[in-house]
Amino acid sequence: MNKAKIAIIQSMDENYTFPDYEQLKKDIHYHNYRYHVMDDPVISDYEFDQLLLSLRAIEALHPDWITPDSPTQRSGAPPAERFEKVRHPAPILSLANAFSEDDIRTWYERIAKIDERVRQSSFVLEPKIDGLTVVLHYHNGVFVQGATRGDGEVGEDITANLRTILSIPLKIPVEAGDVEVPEVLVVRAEAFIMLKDFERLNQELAEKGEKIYQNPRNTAAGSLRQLDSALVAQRPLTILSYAIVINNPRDSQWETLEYLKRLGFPVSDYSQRCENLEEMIACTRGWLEKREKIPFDIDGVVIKLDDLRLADELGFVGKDPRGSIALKFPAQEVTTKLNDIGVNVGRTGVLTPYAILEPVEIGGVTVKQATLHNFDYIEEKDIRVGDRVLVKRAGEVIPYIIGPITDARNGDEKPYEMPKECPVCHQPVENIEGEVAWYCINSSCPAQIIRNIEHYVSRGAMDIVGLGIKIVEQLVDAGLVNDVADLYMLKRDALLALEGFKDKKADNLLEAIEASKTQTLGRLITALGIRGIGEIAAEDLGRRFDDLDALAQAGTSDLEAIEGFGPNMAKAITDWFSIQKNQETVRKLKAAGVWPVRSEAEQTAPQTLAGKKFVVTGSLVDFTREDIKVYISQHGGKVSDSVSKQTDYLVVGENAGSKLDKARDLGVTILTEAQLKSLAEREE
Ligand SMILES: NC(=O)c1ccc[n+]([C@@H]2O[C@H](COP(=O)([O-])OP(=O)(O)OC[C@H]3O[C@@H](n4cnc5c(N)ncnc54)[C@H](O)[C@@H]3O)[C@@H](O)[C@H]2O)c1
Ligand SMILES: [Zn+2]
Repeated sequence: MNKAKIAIIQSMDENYTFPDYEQLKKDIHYHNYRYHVMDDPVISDYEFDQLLLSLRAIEALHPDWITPDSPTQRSGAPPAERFEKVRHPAPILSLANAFSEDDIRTWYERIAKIDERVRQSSFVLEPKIDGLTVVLHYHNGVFVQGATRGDGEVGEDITANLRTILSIPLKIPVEAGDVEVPEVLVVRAEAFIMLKDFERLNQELAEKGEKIYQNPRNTAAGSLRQLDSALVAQRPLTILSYAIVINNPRDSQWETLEYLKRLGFPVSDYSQRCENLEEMIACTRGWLEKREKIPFDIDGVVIKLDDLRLADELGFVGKDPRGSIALKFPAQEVTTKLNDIGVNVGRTGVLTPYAILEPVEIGGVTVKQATLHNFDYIEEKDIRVGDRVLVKRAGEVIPYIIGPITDARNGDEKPYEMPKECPVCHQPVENIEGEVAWYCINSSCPAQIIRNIEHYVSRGAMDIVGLGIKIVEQLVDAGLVNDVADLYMLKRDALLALEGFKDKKADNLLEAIEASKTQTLGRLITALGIRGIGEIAAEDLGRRFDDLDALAQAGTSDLEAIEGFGPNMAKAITDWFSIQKNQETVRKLKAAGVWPVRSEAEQTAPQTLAGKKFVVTGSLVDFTREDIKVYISQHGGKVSDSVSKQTDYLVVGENAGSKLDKARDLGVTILTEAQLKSLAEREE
């Protein structure tokens, strides 16, 4: 590609204001060729439409400049040499574009001024299927020839290829009841590939190690213009029909659709008829949402006058009929420059690459980053830093890179090398056998903060209600929280600056965080997430040490002296407190007032259950699961998860299951909650 073309492409993000008219025409011809003849566009449709708009703007100012070869005067591109040519029986027109409701109203007023009957006509809305026009000829009900649109006058004969498409009727049942079929019938339809079929096709190709396709539209166009129809037959192409080019026995678009359906042509179920302008505009509003549910790509909705005679009389401008217009959806795909590739470290330590982009607007949103899936993807697609890339943002999906535009390369692009170390903590990364993912396995890696916080706020730990994983991620991503202690430093204003935070949500969260300061020492120890120290062990520790400082000072021998604490647990605790980052967290917790001490109750509760082993089962009424464990340990008892010969008591709530059966079998004493209380609180 020449420099000028690269310049055009690159200038897209900047202020593309006044291009040279001749150059612009050349560029548009070039992109038409790439799109219509090569089925391999190098810019997005949105950008192409912008170029065309600029051209039209210039031509509106200088109508005398317009030559018959201007892209505004022709549709598509001339047919390729390799196919026979087919002259269409009537021009196969394109569609003018509207991008807003205002554009629709302007169009309406313009044609109503030409012919007042427009104000009486109803409208038909149809999905603007993102495929390619095919023109199907029938003689006496038999399919005899099929063509592409080409330049609108002459198309390419692709009959053999079209015969492989199962949804194209090869013979129309002429004798079908009361439906009359003209001797010569020419039907216009859109050929395309369903999204599911497209995904399946790409998956199959990927499994065979073959190149995958960019999008359904180019795949459909490329397939149909293959010379080998046996190959075409393997592509999941289908059609939907929407017009009769000549000899239409119906004079309403709505009835034409019905008629086509009667003849056995596939017709979209999504089309609608609207009585007047206001109703029609109201209907178009629903289409953006509808788009998400339609099983094929659409790039807009086509608005057609229902009165076809009137539409005919209105004629056309350039290649666009006056009687219909396409309301285009906001672009979902644009190209921009890939400035760099960054790497995220996920909760599990998994590394994921992402694209750092020259900011670009897609569908009203400025996109600066996009996902690159994984490192294999970058290699597979040969994505290089500095490349011009095609970015897609559709619905709620995270924007992603479709691929590089290799033709836009100038040699400055750099192949990407995967990092050897974690970008966050700089420890070497590791690949787990049999997985595509690469991991940072350093457990104190800041990226794993998220995981720690998730544990800290969980129900059995500090029980901070309303602090779900999404919010934790948000807080960490925003840099507001680097360890659990930072939760207590959160400011209202900072929360309100986050997406999705309103006054109430921020206040509730701050309140829940504040409330957690009253949790017991045992819970705080649980919340620290020391390896191997679960709720029960933590409660034990909470009863034996005055506060976290006292626990931090304990040596392994002190800890091993506690009943039920082995050397591993003791070491896990001393290890945890020896890490500087953890010491810092403890200091910060203390400063923030998150400093439970061994409570009076914990110290003075009579050790009435000392030495006894408990298991709890069923749904409790007086206690929560966490509380009952604390209660039992405060009174000196031990709680474990499963019933064994060592178990002294089984405390049962409602709907107790297998544990109760097992306890009975083993002769374990069974207690209700009330019985547990009287056992614990009895006078010695
Ligand atoms: N990216 C590029 O380089 C590049 C180059 C050229 C064209 N393009 C894109 O290709 C498209 C080609 O422009 P165009 O002149 O074919 O116009 P168009 O695609 O904007 O609109 C006309 C086409 O819509 C299709 N269509 C789908 N459903 C229809 C329906 N229900 N009723 C009527 N028509 C329906 C028909 O095939 C018709 O030819 C544009 O979207 C343009 O952005 C892109
Ligand atoms: Zn790391």
